[in-house]
Amino acid sequence: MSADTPRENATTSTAADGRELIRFDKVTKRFGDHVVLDQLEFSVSAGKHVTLIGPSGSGKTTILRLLMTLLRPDEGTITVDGDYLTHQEKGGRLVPAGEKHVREVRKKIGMVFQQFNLFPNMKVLRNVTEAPVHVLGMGKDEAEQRARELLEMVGLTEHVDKYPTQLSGGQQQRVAIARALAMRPKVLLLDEVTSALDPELVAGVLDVLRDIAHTTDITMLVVTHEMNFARDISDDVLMFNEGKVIESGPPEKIFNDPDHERTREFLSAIL
Ligand SMILES: Nc1ncnc2c1ncn2[C@@H]1O[C@H](COP(=O)(O)OP(=O)(O)OP(=O)(O)O)[C@@H](O)[C@H]1O
Repeated sequence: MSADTPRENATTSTAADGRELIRFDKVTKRFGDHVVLDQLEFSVSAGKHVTLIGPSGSGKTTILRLLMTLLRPDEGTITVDGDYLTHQEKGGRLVPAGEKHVREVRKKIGMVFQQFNLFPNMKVLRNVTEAPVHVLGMGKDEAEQRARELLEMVGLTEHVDKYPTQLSGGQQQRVAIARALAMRPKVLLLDEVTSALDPELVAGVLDVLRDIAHTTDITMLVVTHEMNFARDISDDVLMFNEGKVIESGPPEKIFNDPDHERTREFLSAIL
């Protein structure tokens, strides 16, 4: 497969598999003269788990940051669950999205970062209820009940009344996972969520995420260096190189029998 992968090949599933939850349409992102994403095209269907792999600097985190609207593309459009994230329609024309529009579409997306980013002055339970109450306007009782369910799911029932600093890194990251899910996002973005953890804490966090992947219908877009985890949870793996998807397919194909020389080189360097 050439570096100019045609659109069909970079699309993780066809429309017939379900509605598209994420679409990047000819997205270009530059930092100065450096073109990080180059007319990037890909989509993710509802309920699918898609992992982005590729060499350092190939633009994987940039994709997640664009979805979180921490960055804006220089060209192209991004759609989330049928709504433009980057633009809005006004008078039959597409114009750059205003803040209010972005905030609404962003509610469909939850993200877990490498650093846990918890509120240090709030106990665990409040970390999880804060956004549902203040951003979604959920009642306090309902938010607490949901938070307790989620904290049980991530194995932290006994820690709901502690402050983040009283928890291990792995436990803090599990709070961050519960907090992201509390907003009932359609899409969960995971950006190297175990990279900042001590090695003995990695497995516990990955087990929780495996469980979520296998027992919920949430759509996931994942950047990870944990290739066994990627193999376990992914419906599709997208291999990035120089700002483009050069190869995509189910994990058994990408990891066992990649078509592209660059994919083989990358995998042999890390596996
Ligand atoms: N805010 C920024 N300003 C300038 N350059 C940036 C900025 N953010 C990212 N870059 C550059 O964009 C390129 C892509 O970065 P990105 O973090 O998306 O890569 P990545 O594939 O996630 O890499 P890694 O696997 O190392 O995390 C890199 O060369 C990086 O230095």
